[in-house]
Amino acid sequence: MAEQARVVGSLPVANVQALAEACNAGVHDGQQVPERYLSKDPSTDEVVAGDDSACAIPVIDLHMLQDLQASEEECAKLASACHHWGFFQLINHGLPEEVIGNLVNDVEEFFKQPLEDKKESSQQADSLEGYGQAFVVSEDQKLDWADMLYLQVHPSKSRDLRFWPTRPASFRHSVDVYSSEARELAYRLLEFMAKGLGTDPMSLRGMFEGQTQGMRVNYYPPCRQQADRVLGLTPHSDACGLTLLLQTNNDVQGLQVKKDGRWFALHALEGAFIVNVGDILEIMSNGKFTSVEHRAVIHPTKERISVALFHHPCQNMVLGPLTEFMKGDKDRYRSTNYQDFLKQYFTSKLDGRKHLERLKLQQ
Ligand SMILES: O=C(O)CCC(=O)C(=O)O
Ligand SMILES: [Fe+2]
Repeated sequence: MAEQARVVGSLPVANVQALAEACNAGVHDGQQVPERYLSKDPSTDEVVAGDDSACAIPVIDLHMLQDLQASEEECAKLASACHHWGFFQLINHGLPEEVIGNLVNDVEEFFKQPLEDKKESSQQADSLEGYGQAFVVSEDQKLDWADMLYLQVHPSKSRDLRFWPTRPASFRHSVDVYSSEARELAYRLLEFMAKGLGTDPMSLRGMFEGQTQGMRVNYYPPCRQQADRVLGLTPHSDACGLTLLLQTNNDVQGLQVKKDGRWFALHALEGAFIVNVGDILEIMSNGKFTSVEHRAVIHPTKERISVALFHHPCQNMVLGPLTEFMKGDKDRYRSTNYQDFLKQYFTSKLDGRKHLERLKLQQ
């Protein structure tokens, strides 16, 4: 029988990086990939290639958003990307290369350490933070081919340093600097997103500024035996408002985004951020922005690392469509207490977007 579902925290499962090393070493006669990781059926899994520019995820240019002449058109393009795709790539974002480089370097170094050293940051039974796996809620659930490190990064008083790696020595500083620059960028984007819908640019920024920011580093080891049958990250939408995602190495792609029932592979541009709308912005915007399902697939011979920064609004609020975004529309989402929304998200984590569907009102 399945274990009782957990609201937060995750059931303990194998370390995937170590499991992958054992499986990849014994491609012919060693350890097999356990059945619990075989969650994908390649025969029914049509994917649209990411380098097909005719159906590529939109690219938005921050320079143009900030340019007096070009801003209006680029803001409209941004709002359209957030509505139709829920995803875009951001170029000319202005985050210093050195800040990104330091973060990338320290994150990569963290995962190169022996397992025992990484385990100093291990998750504990009642918490999502730390090194381990997310959302393993039952003994018979399929598992992701990935490990992760989740840290609450802002406000700084919410940091639980027990989970923050001390090696490499610069890790904490790099995360601090990177997350603070990225936070400001997320707030700027929220201004332009509101502007793109013709509403007060401060309407969204005001809801998010100074609130919770979490960082999730995903480590996807290669899978030589059955890369087409494992998934690095199960299809999900993000529970936050806005996510900024960075791949540490653009030689290995893996993110796929669902649109009109089909998976589209994202081909990350060099130096770009991948940005996506989370559930909370879909609700606040009364559906004018869309939080879409996405997943991560696995490469047969190369590891992949991604760093997601999740931006949340004030956690004491009642979550519902904001009046600025209604403009004569009917409410499309039931208002809910923010904490109840999060609880729903965690308990129904494995049902795609159904937690969001339950909040939708009949039109
Ligand atoms: O690794 C990726 O590309 C996706 C990560 C992601 O969706 C997440 O951390 O929520
Ligand atoms: Fe995600």
